[in-house]
Amino acid sequence: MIRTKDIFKSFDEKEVLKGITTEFYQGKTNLIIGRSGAGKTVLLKLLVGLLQPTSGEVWYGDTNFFNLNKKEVRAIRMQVGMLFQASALFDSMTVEENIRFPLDMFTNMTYKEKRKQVDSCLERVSLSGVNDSFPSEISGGMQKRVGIARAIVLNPRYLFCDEPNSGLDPKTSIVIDELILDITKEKNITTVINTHDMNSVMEIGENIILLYQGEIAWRGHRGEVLESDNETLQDFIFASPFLQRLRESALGK
Ligand SMILES: Nc1ncnc2c1ncn2[C@@H]1O[C@H](COP(=O)(O)OP(=O)(O)OP(=O)(O)O)[C@@H](O)[C@H]1O
Repeated sequence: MIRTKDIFKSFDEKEVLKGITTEFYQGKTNLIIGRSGAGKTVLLKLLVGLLQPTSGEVWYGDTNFFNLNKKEVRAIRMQVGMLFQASALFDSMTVEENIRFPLDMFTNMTYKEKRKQVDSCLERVSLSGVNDSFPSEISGGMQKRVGIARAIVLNPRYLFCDEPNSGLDPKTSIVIDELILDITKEKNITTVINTHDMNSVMEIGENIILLYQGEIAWRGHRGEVLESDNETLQDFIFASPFLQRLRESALGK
């Protein structure tokens, strides 16, 4: 589990996060949702230590992340997998080299051991055999799956996904969402996902926080979204008149 305690973050005069206290649970898909500029990426970067909070704490289990020395931070980082927006694969490396990269960085495994681990991750994302392709030779959905394979290659305890569906069509988005949910369950990972994809909220939102102007405006799970009368949530999820009508008809209004 990861917990944040009263996180504030400002850039110069601008206060982006204003007292975020929340929990991200193990074995669950934890979603950070909110409109563009709400502070989702800033919060995700704080969770992995890419940014320092102005004040407040981040706890990985019983460990206060911002009290650690470099060696201890590295030990936590080894337990973290990241799926970046736009997959962030290295264009000049093959699929296999991309997935192997964290193993090259963090382990002393032999080539044979690494190859076995890469192949098993490729199989897990249903991409066996594409080892020698370059990212430019495969589709955007396949690139995402390679990104997921790379994110899980070190058997992480924590998985962070920044807009995993950006740039994907609705059907491919569902495949990616289901893959992330399944892996979270199989490996009992604490998964944190930034998204403004309504479909993801309704399909895999097991623990959701809605950020609005740097604060948590709503928290709950997918089963509570439809019936909640929180206006900020409804404005965000059912943004268009069409979606509002769908909600009203689902509620029998
Ligand atoms: N390094 C920075 N310096 C100054 N301001 C920043 C920095 N990073 C983020 N911000 C500001 O913080 C606010 C929140 O940004 P953030 O990227 O977290 O939004 P977001 O909710 O992830 O939006 P999106 O869905 O568009 O990615 C924005 O107003 C942004 O301009």
